[in-house]
Amino acid sequence: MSEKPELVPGETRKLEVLTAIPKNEGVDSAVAATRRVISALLHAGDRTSAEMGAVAAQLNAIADHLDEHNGPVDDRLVDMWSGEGVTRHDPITGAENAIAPPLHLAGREDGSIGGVVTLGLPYQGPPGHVHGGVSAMLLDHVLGVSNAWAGTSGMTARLTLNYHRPTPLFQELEITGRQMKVEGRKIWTEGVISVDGEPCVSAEGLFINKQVPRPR
Ligand SMILES: CCCCCCCCCC(=O)SCCNC(=O)CCNC(=O)[C@H](O)C(C)(C)COP(=O)(O)OP(=O)(O)OC[C@H]1O[C@@H](n2cnc3c(N)ncnc32)[C@H](O)[C@@H]1OP(=O)(O)O
Repeated sequence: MSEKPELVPGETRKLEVLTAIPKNEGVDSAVAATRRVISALLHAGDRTSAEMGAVAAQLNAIADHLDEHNGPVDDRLVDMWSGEGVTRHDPITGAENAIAPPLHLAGREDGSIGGVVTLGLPYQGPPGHVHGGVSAMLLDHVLGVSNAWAGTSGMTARLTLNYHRPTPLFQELEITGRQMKVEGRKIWTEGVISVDGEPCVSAEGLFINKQVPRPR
């Protein structure tokens, strides 16, 4: 694929947000609080002076309360997929998903997309650095959204990753993606995770233009 244009992170004007804007209310606010809990528990470990039995009882009471009021999961799935455009529940950008960092993405007029995120202890692999599988997850999603931004989407068939240097926790990461080429049903897309302009992980994806039907 020698005709690929260069990815130039951060150079172009942001045009449109491609991820849900978190609200400071409702499930979004509870999810934001849950992210704090996940991070604080990892920080605590077993050497904490916090009363973990009490913490567990409170968290179980919250889960019991939610389960008691939740409807059937099939209805929730329909609800999740009822709108068009950005999703609110995915594990990378989802305002409604506590395991999402969350990453916020915006489309740019040069056809690329990008966003910044800082990852903490829940995403650790090597000491003080991001787990390689987490980087792969972020890039798979960014490549998928790049395709949506470019107008031809598909499912990941092949994802090739190059890990150039360890990706640090607690530092702002810039993640960019761009659709490179479409031939028939095949879509080639690239992306990179950078710190201070230096690439840490780069990805090349082959996507096939096919969609799983939305639940109705
Ligand atoms: C705004 C919201 C945006 C949200 C973004 C979210 C992005 C998330 C992206 C994902 O994570 S998707 C989930 C992970 N991917 C999957 O679960 C896909 C699982 N695999 C499949 O469903 C199918 O294998 C696939 C759709 C990829 C292809 O099956 P098809 O039956 O449609 O295609 P087919 O097997 O006929 O192959 C079509 C062409 O692609 C080629 N191909 C298929 N898989 C390939 C592969 N793995 N490697 C190389 N080439 C491949 C295949 O050789 C063939 O080439 P030719 O036309 O030249 O003969």
